[in-house]
Amino acid sequence: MERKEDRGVAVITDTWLRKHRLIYTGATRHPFILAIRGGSVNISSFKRWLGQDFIFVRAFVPFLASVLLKAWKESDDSSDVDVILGGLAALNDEIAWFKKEASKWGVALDSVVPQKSNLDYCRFLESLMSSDVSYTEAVTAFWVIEAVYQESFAHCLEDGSKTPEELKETCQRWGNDGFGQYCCALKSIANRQLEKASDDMVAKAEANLLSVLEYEVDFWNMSHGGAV
Ligand SMILES: Cc1ncc(CNC=O)c(N)n1
Repeated sequence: MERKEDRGVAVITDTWLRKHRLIYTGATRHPFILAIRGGSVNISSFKRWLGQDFIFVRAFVPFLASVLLKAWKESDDSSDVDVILGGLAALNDEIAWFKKEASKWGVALDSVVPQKSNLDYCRFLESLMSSDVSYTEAVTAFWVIEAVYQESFAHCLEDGSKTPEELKETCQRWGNDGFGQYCCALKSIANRQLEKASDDMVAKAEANLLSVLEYEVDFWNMSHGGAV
């Protein structure tokens, strides 16, 4: 299919990514990711990230369920529900994977204390679950959240990366082609919704994109340890 950009029509999400390139790069090329890619990552940083991300992913389940509900109520295209349901199914596997990975690294998930950046991010997710928040806003935020992980971990698998063997499975989880296609599907949904949205809603969705990028940077920052 001919892409909108080929016809000279700007795609909203691409315009945003160009406009907010610096912060987007800050989220997708964070020092933690660059350390994984360069093979110099500190394993205690990795374990800290693993424990915190498990907490985040658990909070992501009800968020996804709320996006699913909004899609069912508000979307004109029934295939949106299928895409989001696929995401929920993957999340179920992901939770099992976190438990397995944590036991491999000796991380006791039950005793991980959520740090402030994590709690703040989870609270933001919760605010998007409100029925006052439109499907357009929620699905746009959802796409950004997934895209950051996809771009970050795919970078660790590119030619020339020195990712340690024992971390490759983690990178594959979000960096694989299937996850990339899923992110593209979410992006198309977001664009389709944004094109027919009011200016006010588009402005809110853009503000959410920036919030997600800031939360993601803060999330990666937790891997350094230090302040809780
Ligand atoms: C902080 C954060 N952002 C995005 C993702 C990716 N989505 C689901 O796994 C994640 N696991 N954690």
